Parts: sequence; C-alpha cells; structure tokens
Amino acid sequence: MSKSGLPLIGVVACNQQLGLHPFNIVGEKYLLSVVNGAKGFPIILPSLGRDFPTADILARLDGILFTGSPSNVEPHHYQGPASAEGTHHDPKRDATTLPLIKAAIDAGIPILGICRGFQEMNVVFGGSLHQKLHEVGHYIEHREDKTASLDVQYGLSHKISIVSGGLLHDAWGCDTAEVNSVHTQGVDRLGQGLQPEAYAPDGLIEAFSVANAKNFALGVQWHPEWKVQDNAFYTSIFNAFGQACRLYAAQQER
Ligand SMILES: N[C@@H](CCC(=O)NCCCC(=O)O)C(=O)O
Repeated sequence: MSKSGLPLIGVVACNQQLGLHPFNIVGEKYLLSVVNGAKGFPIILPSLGRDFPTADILARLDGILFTGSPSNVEPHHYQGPASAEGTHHDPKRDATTLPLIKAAIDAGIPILGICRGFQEMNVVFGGSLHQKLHEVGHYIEHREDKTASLDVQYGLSHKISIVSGGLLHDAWGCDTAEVNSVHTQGVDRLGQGLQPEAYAPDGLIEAFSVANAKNFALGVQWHPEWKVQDNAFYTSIFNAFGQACRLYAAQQER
C-alpha cells in the first residue's frame, strides 16, 4: 500500500527498441486506468528477461496489470507454428511475464490481463493462440483500422455475451456489453483451468478467469483501459480489480 493508502499495482512494461537502445515502456493509458479506474498506485515492472528476478517484488505488490502490446507471444511458448515473417515479438517480455503470471496467481495476488496480457495468461495455462484470426475463416474482423483516428480504433466494435455466475458478470451485472477490438491473434485452445467469462458473436473467447485462483484473476481480449472513466462497463472491471487489490493489501502484514 502507498503512504496515502492506495494499493500498489504493478504494470508490466514492454521491452522495445527505440532507435539504437532498448527501452522499457508502458502506455500511459494503462497507468491512468490504474489511477482512475482501480484507484491504485501504478508501479512499472520492467521486462528485463529471464536473468532478472522481477517476481522478487511480488511481496510488495497488491495487484498486477498485464498490459496489451503490439508485440505477440512467441509461438514456441505454445508449441505453435513459427510466426510469419515480420511478426513483432518481445522475447524479454515473454520471459518476464509468463513466469510472473504463474507466480502472482500462486501467491494469490489479484491480476488483470488485457489483450496481450490475456493471451499470455492463456499460454501460461497451456493454451494456444490463432496467430491470424482473419485467416481462420469463421471469425469476424477483430483488427482495428490502423488508418483511422485512435478514438475510432478504440471505439466500440462488437457485442460480447457474458457468462452468468462469472467474475465479469458479477462486476457488470448484465448478460451483454459492447467492447473495442484491437487484436490480430486470439484464443485457439483454451488453457486448462481457465473458465470462459465472455464470447464474441463469432464464438471467440473474449474473457476468462482462472477457475481455482485464490483471488481475482481475469483476462480480457479487449481494452477496458481505454478512456476507462467514460465507459460504465470498463469502469466496472477496474472497480472490481481495484477492490480485490485493496482487500488483498488490507490482509497483508507488512
Ligand atoms: N499483438 C497481439 C495483442 C494485441 C494487443 O495487445 N494490442 C494492443 C495494442 C497497443 C495497445 O493498445 O497497448 C494481437 O495482435 O493479438
């Protein structure tokens, strides 16, 4: 907990080359969604790879947000076919987040996975990904129009149906919602121990939770961090996550 009583929420960074140097970067919208949605204090967690023990910080954190990213999980992590040439990867992020997700769930720390973070959670549980949903044949368009303004790219795109009795249904209280859609990849085989929480109209799994988790552990394929305060559904997700983080913080003796 911060000095002013806010839960400390780790926000994972991407390891990206900017010019000649690798940088650890986090989109500001993720930090702001922790501040304004979860009412927490964001702590940027570096993705320095296998040789740096990022998980050592777990005992100091009250929650972790696994962010979205233009990069994709390397397919060898889910025994998938090699990526198409030019696919954007971030091996240091994979090496950081895949073990961190498992460690956080084992420790009972609340987690929220968004887009890449959701796909990482699926891979951690032994699931696999479609690398190009639009080439599978029966899915609607889940990619954004990259030529459009950001507001259009992250604008509402399709409905989801929400599974009753789940974490997401508890947070939102309704059977449907509308979401944005900014992804090329998606769940193929669902990881063992994950339970679907929402579906797109084409049947794609859009959200899941970890069945036997000790705490809040939700992954969503869309981007609830986008202008979180302007969308009641997105707000409800961050409220539920923030509430779990506050409760967890209150239970710790530090
Ligand atoms: N690259 C993956 C994951 C999609 C994703 O996380 N998009 C986010 C883009 C940038 C952002 O808003 O942070 C895929 O394409 O499926």
